[in-house]
Amino acid sequence: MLVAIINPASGHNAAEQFFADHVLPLLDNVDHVLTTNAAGHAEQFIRDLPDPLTVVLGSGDGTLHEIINALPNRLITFVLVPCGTANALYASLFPPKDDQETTAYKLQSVQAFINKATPVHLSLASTSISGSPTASLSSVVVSTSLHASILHHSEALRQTHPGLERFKIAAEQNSTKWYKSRANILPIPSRGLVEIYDPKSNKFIPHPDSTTDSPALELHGPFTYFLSTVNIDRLEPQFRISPLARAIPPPPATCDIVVLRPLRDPSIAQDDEQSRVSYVPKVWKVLGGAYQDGAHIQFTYAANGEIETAGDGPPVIEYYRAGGWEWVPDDQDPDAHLVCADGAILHIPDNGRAACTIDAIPHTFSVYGPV
Ligand SMILES: Nc1ncnc2c1ncn2[C@@H]1O[C@H](COP(=O)(O)OP(=O)(O)OP(=O)(O)O)[C@@H](O)[C@H]1O
Repeated sequence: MLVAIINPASGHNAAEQFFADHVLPLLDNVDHVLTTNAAGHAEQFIRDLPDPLTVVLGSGDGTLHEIINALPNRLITFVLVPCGTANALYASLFPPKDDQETTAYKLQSVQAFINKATPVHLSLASTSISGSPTASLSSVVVSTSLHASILHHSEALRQTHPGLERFKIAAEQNSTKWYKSRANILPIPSRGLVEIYDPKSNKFIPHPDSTTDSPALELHGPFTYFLSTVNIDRLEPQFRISPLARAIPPPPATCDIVVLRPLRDPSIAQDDEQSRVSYVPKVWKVLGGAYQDGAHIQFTYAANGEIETAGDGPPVIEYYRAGGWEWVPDDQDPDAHLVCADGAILHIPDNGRAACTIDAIPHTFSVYGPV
């Protein structure tokens, strides 16, 4: 069965018109067209339809997240039409060349479907929060720290700033925060080790502290940025935060994890107000590097703490390839208790933790990607 689902509230509220003008005329055998009227409507509609199901989805990543979480055992193939704010999955499958506003750019998954391309199986990250009976499934991103705070605070700006600028405003609001936590990085199942990106050789190598006897790595905070991705190398068309996810294809059941810990900066000795303020320009520089085609992963610290590109000093970003992670926030730091799963915000209770593993449940979701 073939259905179209349109979220009219996604992105700039233009999905309905785009479907009427450009998508539906290309599809002559759609069984149903649904324009959602609220969060939850898409999954309600799909619930009673028979599998296998093909869903032409006009939305952002959030509506996809909602369907996958509500109906995790279904056999569904998605045809994506990027109508949301960020469209991370679509932009990663079809990296734009400054043409993301064009109709042709937005119709590539539809064209792949029409051309009977083979759909791409999605990886799913499964995040459990202490005390919560069900795991949250993500097809794009699971994060804590600055990214989770940005998503948390940007939601309040959705009405006044429907575009990507709401993420920038929220980033500024949170720029001096450091997040107190401990993280465990879990090994890649098929290799039994955690890998780390080595900018000098441009390869992932086994992390020297991840051994057969003790493969998990323990990272101590404070953290500025802690973000893991599956299926994607960018969170927005130009924000290539985990560029190696596509440049160096990962083995199955892994995520890429991008970590920024300010105390690795040789010019910063301790966590205090002055250090946090002085580190802000470096946070912007790193995030700015993601906007320059993922240049941040080549950044290194000079001895005086200045950020260089491909210098001899230690990498600014720790870029891991792993089977998952655990996050154990400090009870004194409420901001460290936020987790973002594909834009949805989860709250870790006091004395709790978050645990994220990849493809922990068998599932049959796929998507029409590039031919
Ligand atoms: N008619 C509706 N009115 C309000 N919200 C809706 C409606 N239909 C669906 N939603 C909800 O809107 C939320 C946001 O949608 P979606 O993520 O698709 O767009 P976006 O946030 O603009 O894009 P992105 O996730 O790519 O940034 C989803 O959680 C979805 O449940």
